[in-house]
Amino acid sequence: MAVKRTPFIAGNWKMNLDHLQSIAFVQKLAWALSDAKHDFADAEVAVFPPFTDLRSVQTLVAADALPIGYGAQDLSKHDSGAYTGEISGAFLKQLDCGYVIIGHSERRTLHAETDADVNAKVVAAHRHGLVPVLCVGETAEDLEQHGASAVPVAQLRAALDGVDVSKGLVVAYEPVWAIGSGQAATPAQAEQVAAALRAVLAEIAGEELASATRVLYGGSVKAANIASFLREPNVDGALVGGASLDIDEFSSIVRFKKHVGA
Ligand SMILES: O=C(CO)COP(=O)(O)O
Repeated sequence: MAVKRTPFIAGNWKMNLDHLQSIAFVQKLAWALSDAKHDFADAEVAVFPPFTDLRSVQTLVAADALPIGYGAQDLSKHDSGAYTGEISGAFLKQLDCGYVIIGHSERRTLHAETDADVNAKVVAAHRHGLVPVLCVGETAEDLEQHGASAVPVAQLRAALDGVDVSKGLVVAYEPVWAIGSGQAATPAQAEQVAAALRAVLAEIAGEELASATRVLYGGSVKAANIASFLREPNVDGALVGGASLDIDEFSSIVRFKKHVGA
């Protein structure tokens, strides 16, 4: 199990920052990263802006060869056709997106996405060469009734039904009760669920792919707590919501190495 996984710090902007604001933000982030070359050298950083920002972000990242990845917050399970308001994975690939968030709890609850929808979206992402950032997580009620791991593990199994994990996957464990609440899971809780998710990955895809797949923690991550999560052996990074909109806070999260052992 001594596989080295590149830490991944991902900013989910949700429905914030328009395309002009996205340009300013990514420019500032690039400056902050170049300032901190040593610290962040072995981490990967990506932002997940609204769809309408992606072309601007692409242009900026490509023009200056910025070391910043990006992706969308959702995609359609269909490739094209009469699906008003939907966005095809083909369009995202055209914009050089590397990743796409799938199954975020806000999509599952506010847009009634089922495990079957999430599974179809993972397959669609792979069809277009995008790496899914697959979100799983339990509600406060689930936690009380079934413990922390049961629901995320069931969601992972359902999402990966028939999926070829070798086509790329990042898993994000986001307890619903920790999202936007200011009450993050403890590092030990995150580690426990991340380890359970990795064990399921091993069962589904084999030890080698499981130990190469990054499992992130998300839910009230801030500069002040990022290092404590990243010290855990099975937590390989973070999916950051609110704190990814504040350039100082997000830059500080990305420079997490500074905090390790500090
Ligand atoms: O939902 C999240 C990221 O996808 C987490 O949001 P917060 O970091 O605002 O809790």
